[in-house]
Amino acid sequence: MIGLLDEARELSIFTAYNTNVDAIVYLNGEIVQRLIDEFGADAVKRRMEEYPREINEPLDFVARLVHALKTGKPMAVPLVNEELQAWFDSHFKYDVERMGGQAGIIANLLANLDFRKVIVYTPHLAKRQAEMFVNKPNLFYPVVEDGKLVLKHPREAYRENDPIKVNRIFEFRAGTTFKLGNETITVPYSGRFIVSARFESIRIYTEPELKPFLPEIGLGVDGAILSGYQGIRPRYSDGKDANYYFREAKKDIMLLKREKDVKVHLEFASIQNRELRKKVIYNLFPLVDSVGMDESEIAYVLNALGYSKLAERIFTYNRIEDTVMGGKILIDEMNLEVLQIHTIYYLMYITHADNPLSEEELRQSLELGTTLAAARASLGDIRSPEDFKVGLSVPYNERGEYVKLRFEEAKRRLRTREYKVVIIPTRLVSNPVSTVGLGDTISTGAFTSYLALLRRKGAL
Ligand SMILES: Nc1ncnc2c1ncn2[C@@H]1O[C@H](COP(=O)(O)OP(=O)(O)O)[C@@H](O)[C@H]1O
Ligand SMILES: O=P(O)(O)OC[C@H]1O[C@](O)(CO)[C@@H](O)[C@@H]1O
Ligand SMILES: [Mg+2]
Repeated sequence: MIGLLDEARELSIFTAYNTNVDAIVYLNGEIVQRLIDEFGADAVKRRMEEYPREINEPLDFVARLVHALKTGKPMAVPLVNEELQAWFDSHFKYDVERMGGQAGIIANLLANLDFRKVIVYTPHLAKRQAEMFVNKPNLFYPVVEDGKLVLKHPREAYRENDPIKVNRIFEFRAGTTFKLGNETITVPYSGRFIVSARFESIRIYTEPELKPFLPEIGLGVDGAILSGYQGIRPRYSDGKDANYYFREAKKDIMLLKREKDVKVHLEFASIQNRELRKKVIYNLFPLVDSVGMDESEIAYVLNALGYSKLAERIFTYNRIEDTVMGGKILIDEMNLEVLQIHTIYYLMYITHADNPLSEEELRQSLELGTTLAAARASLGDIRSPEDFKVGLSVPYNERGEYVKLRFEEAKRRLRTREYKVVIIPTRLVSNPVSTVGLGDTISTGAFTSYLALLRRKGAL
């Protein structure tokens, strides 16, 4: 597997758009209990039933947090009321501040793994944000100077007055317990709850001066990983709306592919607003080659496509058979080249039957993804290619054999001849340093090794 990583490291990758500061709180039972007691268990329960889709006041946050803890699911809820930032900052002491956002996390990861060239673009690059990029000579930020494209290190390209975005991340661990009224809740799985800042000043787009250079960027890389669309708001006070930003996002992908059909991976993230979720799916999925998402996200996507029963089943039971069925629907309706789903116990690829890679090769690519994530979960961060080896010593999760069995059963029951479907159990770290960004890490390992395997076959 180290050989495959070495092949992937030969690649040059472009990634955009979202970066932010992740301010992380490690939750324990007492912190959660204090929050519930402050608002009263009855009020929290009532608000949980209402299931607020955005955070407008502190109780919305407490209700969605407790809901996430109860199910153990990775969730993200937008914070739209800027004034609440003060409430968060007075209630929590942040244990760590680190690079957040798919584009930021992926850029640092690829740069630290010594990929040939990593170009990261984010429309807002304040000094504090720029300094969160690792100091590596293979990492670049595109700027336009004298009408030409110039690649600089992000730390040399920051803009003094750019806004900074802070997301609050609540890391929770399996086994944490607290009381909600008479009910004792024990968190079933470790994960993270994200309070995503969604303020006016942060836009997901390519600045007009840079846009004409996207074909040149596309020509100079072997693949692109795009994310952050979840940050687009329905509308803005200057009259722009989501449709405007999605039209621009479509143009960006087409521009990247203009000179060369560069493979594009879209890393999906949780979108509470169903209309916005549909816009990402219908506008962008048909234009990209590869999509990655977690188990909550595939449920949300299927719900938006009208498969609400299947979505509900995946969300509640996370059964392999349902995920395979959901994956088949998605790969067909959107005609993706490859769909990758990461869950706590297994990773899955679905492609069409004519995919150039064999099932064995697809499995190897997933193996690289889970090993990379296991290394990050163990160490907190991946600082060099050497760190990858740490992942190799992390055992597969205790349900590994069961996962394989259920998958074979599912394959027999469902018609899968028109597809290649592969599943591997995850390597699961029992005491992860943190979990935020592990999905991004899996997708980065999977997509780049997928590209490396295509290249090996002369198919890239
Ligand atoms: N302790 C752990 N050790 C190894 N991998 C983990 C661990 N916890 C979670 N993962 C992996 O990380 C994935 C999380 O992905 P996701 O929910 O997309 O997170 P994020 O969006 O924060 O990157 C899980 O599906 C699982 O495969
Ligand atoms: O949706 P947003 O606000 O761009 O944030 C994405 C969040 O997802 C992550 O990138 C992890 O996948 C976090 O680092 C970040 O807080
Ligand atoms: Mg994710």
